[in-house]
Amino acid sequence: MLRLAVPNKGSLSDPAITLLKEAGYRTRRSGRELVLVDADNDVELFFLRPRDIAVYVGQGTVHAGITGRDLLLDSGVQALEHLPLGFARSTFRLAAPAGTMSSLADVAGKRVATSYDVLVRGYLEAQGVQATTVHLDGAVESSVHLGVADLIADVVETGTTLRAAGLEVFGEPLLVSEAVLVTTEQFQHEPALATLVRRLEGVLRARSYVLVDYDVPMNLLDQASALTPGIESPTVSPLQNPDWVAVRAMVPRKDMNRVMDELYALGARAILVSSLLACRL
Ligand SMILES: Nc1ncnc2c1ncn2[C@@H]1O[C@H](COP(=O)(O)OP(=O)(O)OP(=O)(O)O)[C@@H](O)[C@H]1O
Ligand SMILES: O=P(O)(O)OC[C@H]1O[C@H](OP(=O)(O)OP(=O)(O)O)[C@H](O)[C@@H]1O
Ligand SMILES: [Mg+2]
Repeated sequence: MLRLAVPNKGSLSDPAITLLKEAGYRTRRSGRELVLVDADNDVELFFLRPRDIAVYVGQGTVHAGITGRDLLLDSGVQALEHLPLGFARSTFRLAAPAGTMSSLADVAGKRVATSYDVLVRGYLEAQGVQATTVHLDGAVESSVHLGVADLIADVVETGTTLRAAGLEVFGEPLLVSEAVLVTTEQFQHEPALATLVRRLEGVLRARSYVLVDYDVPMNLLDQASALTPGIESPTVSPLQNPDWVAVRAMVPRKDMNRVMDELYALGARAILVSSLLACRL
């Protein structure tokens, strides 16, 4: 039975559980369930703190787990990123009171507040900057105002929290993070893991595409097909009116509106877009 660690709290938890659910796995009924056996799918889910998941994976007590790239690096565990999952996207950045710091050189001799000490110390060391880290569990943005640090290193998504604290990012991002499925060399070729990966990929691909249907005059079919080439080739079906055909193709979700505009301008009509639940391409 595949043993999988799933985040039980924080930004990773809900999207991870939704992804597993869409991939056909049983998920927990209450927020208190710690372990769940999904006998139909031959998987045992362990709901653990996101920060601890890399540790369990590294120890080999679970075959795989879902965590953040930043948390994995901060754990220092030698686990493998098996599949990027596309949610909990963030950057990890240095920030200081607006207008006070502009480059890494300004960090020398200063106090850096962070929840990611290993990651930050590793980065500063690699860059040859000597500074001290102050470990905080969260709400790191308040530390400068409260006088325990001169700058912070933290997760930034929209930047709203930083702005509210009067802080500004500077320098290059330390890293770009997202949720990842992690495993170890020992388990990376497990057939049960390959099944999980195939199913998760099916959902992730389905999320990144939409299905577009439209009718188009026969004489414009080639131009319309060029706008919607699909994966192999668009499906073309006859209509009762011999001058028109119906076309169906997958289109990247991000291109959906542009493609609809261009199809309509070309002369296509009855353009319908639907979401996909899962797919194998
Ligand atoms: N605002 C955010 N937007 C996107 N990703 C985020 C955000 N905050 C944290 N993350 C990501 O979530 C993971 C952090 O997990 P963690 O459980 O600490 O989340 P959290 O939302 O900060 O939870 P907590 O409330 O326990 O602090 C990291 O991979 C981090 O990059
Ligand atoms: O750039 P933003 O969109 O504002 O998001 C980034 C903030 O979100 C997370 O905080 P969280 O809410 O988890 O609080 P925490 O600091 O207690 O972890 C993270 O630690 C940042 O503080
Ligand atoms: Mg947090």
